[in-house]
Amino acid sequence: MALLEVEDLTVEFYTQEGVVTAVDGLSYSIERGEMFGVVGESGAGKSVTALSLMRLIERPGRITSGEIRFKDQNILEMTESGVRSIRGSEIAMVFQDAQTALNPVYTVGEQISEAIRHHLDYDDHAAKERAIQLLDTVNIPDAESRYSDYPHEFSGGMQQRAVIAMALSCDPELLICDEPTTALDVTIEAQILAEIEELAEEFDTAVQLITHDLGVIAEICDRVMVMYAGKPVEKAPVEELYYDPKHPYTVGLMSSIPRVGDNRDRLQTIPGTMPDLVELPPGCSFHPRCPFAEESCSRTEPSLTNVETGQADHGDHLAACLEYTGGLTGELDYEVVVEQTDAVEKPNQLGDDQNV
Ligand SMILES: Nc1ncnc2c1ncn2[C@@H]1O[C@H](COP(=O)(O)OP(=O)(O)OP(=O)(O)O)[C@@H](O)[C@H]1O
Repeated sequence: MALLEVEDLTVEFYTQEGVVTAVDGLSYSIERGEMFGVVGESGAGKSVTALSLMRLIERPGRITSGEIRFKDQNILEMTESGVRSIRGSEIAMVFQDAQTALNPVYTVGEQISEAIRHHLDYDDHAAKERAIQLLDTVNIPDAESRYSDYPHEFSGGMQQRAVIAMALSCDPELLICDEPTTALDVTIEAQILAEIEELAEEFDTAVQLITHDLGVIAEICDRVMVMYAGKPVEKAPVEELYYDPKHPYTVGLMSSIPRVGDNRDRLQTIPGTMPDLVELPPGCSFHPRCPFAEESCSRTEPSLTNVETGQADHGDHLAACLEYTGGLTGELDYEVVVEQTDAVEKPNQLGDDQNV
């Protein structure tokens, strides 16, 4: 049994423009201790998925179907108090903006102690000891004296570290990180990602890491799910996805990763924008932006398929493209070049002729 099993999750927002289907029949699972990445452009439904796990979707939104089983219990059928006891203790969340997660009028240390007292049966002294220990674990220098600092006395990177310490304070089994490093500069970003990875291993915590940057996923994740317009379009072990992406959208995302040691300007975005979620294009939602699209792509909606066997939704590497069910007459004609650099082996880019 996986730690988390999401099955056929659909989340809708009832707006003046119509019903926005932010998440559409989504299924995935996360094993205990696994680092699971969720990637996609803005509006793909990544945050709505994460909020659903904590049952934090607010009006005008509603979870309209599906099951979310955490340790075999369906979160969507629990009482509010049942969910509250899971939130922050068994499932914790770190958001992009550390400032909004920290209350400016309390010291950083008090806030972590409070979280510990709230979820665990610790007295004041023991909670303070554990908070200092956690600040030290996330590499806040001189943790004992920094315990009494207010959030504004911390740098952005230290604030995010403190938020991670708070999230880990109750030893959660699942940590959801929603764009945890987007607001930080690249050096700090690398440090924080390495810390999340180290801590997750030390505490044996599973992580759902949400980002729009495939490079971030490649750093620390085991498996990855690529989302587009509320649906998964590719799922794969991270190395396979990185070296051998199978969905044209993933290939497009890859070409927007800046490469280490590469001074040519390769930062491109995928032409076009995410479709209107009130009225999705017929067939494959990505077809209007796909350089390989054929007439059939506007008629048939592809489902997740094993890229090797063509079997429906079965196996490690799945992609939702008609290519894998024999529905295309042409080929997906792109190339991913793997280039050796001094530091790490990183795949390079699409063939220059394909501007996906
Ligand atoms: N409160 C809301 N009211 C109406 N629609 C909403 C609301 N919240 C989300 N949505 C819809 O759900 C879609 C998916 O949002 P979500 O925040 O999950 O995207 P995301 O992939 O996390 O993007 P980002 O990287 O920008 O956070 C949005 O494009 C929007 O159409």
